[in-house]
Amino acid sequence: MKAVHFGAGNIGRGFIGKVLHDNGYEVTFADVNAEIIDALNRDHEYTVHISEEDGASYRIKGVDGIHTANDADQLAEAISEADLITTAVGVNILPIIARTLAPHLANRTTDRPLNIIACENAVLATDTLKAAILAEVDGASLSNIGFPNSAVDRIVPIQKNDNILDVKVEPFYEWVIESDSWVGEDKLDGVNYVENLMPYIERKLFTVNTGHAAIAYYGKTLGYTTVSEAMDDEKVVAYLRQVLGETTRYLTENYDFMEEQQKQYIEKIIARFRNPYLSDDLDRVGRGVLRKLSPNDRIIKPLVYLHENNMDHGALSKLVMFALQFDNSDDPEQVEMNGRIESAGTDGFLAEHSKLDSKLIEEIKSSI
Ligand SMILES: NC(=O)c1ccc[n+]([C@@H]2O[C@H](COP(=O)([O-])OP(=O)(O)OC[C@H]3O[C@@H](n4cnc5c(N)ncnc54)[C@H](O)[C@@H]3O)[C@@H](O)[C@H]2O)c1
Ligand SMILES: O=P(O)(O)OC[C@@H](O)[C@@H](O)[C@H](O)[C@H](O)CO
Repeated sequence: MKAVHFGAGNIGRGFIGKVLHDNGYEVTFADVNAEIIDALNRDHEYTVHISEEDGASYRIKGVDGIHTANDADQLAEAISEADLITTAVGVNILPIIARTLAPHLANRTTDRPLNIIACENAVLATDTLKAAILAEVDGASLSNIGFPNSAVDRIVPIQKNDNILDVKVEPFYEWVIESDSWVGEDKLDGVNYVENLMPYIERKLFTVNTGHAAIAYYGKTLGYTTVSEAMDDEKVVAYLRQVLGETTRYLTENYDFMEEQQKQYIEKIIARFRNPYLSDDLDRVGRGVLRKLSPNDRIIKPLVYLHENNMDHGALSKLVMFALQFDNSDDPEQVEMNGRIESAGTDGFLAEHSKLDSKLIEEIKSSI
């Protein structure tokens, strides 16, 4: 079995690559980072270290790399032979991947089942990828190709190892895939297949990722640089709990999660955020501030629902203010956001970018 995975970054090597390797796939990573691709083609293996006391290490073997911009012929061949294609590049990059993939998919000469899965932090990201592919090629040419949506959860910080390919990851992982859209018999072990993905992806995004955003944006205003430092401050933990209390209301109103079940989920996540063996930068967790303030993402979607249904949303309102103050000039989205706020004002920016009404904007501005 062969897989092509777009994005040989942290989650690509540290999570998706490992699951595929454990399932017996030969994994080819496709990326624009020449240093990583060269290292993959030199070593053909790397190590995943589990960040916990006496954490295990796993060798991931038989891997190679393709530079998506320079090795078009190799990429065409790999895609034509693939049984599975996955991505972990960032949701905003999916249109680029779609343009790369589309002609190769349309030229496929086999009718073997092929599944294509976007493993990004966004609601129904595979649908986004599929729509972008369909903008390029006729749907009739995508015969026997499945496009299941998925939710992926494993904290993989920015890596600072001697070996460029090795990855340190947290022990926890969860990969949930929509079963109905999967084609073929060969499902993956270590993955949870479900009929309806929405409760899983929204629970993950609005608990793990909203919680992470709360730590990052509030933690930065207090002068912290890592998740561990911020989690040592009880003010941050108390605020995190308020935020997650509000998103719990969103989740229990919209899905069948019981409040007790959600409480246990939250406690597990708070323990993950406190992992003393993992060092994660607030700048990584807060990166992509425009994406994180977009209408369907982890802050605005639950906030707008709670506002429209007259439910408590004070902590999420504050989170918007903390995000607007995000101080990371290495994040191009923060630089762009500041420029847009300078020209349109805070009201104009939140109305235009986050699609918020004037009443909610006033509440947000007076929240801190
Ligand atoms: N790191 C985590 O904890 C984590 C966990 C779950 C989900 N995610 C999601 O996974 C995705 C990737 O996150 P990450 O932390 O691995 O980021 P990363 O920056 O480590 O990896 C992204 C990789 O994509 C590559 N890339 C960028 N543009 C490309 C292109 N046009 N073609 C091919 N490759 C390209 C980059 O070179 C990089 O190697 C994001 O959507 C993120 O939200 C991350
Ligand atoms: O990757 P982002 O920018 O969407 O979100 C930052 C972190 O919250 C995220 O990467 C988490 O570490 C991950 O989603 C855990 O599964």
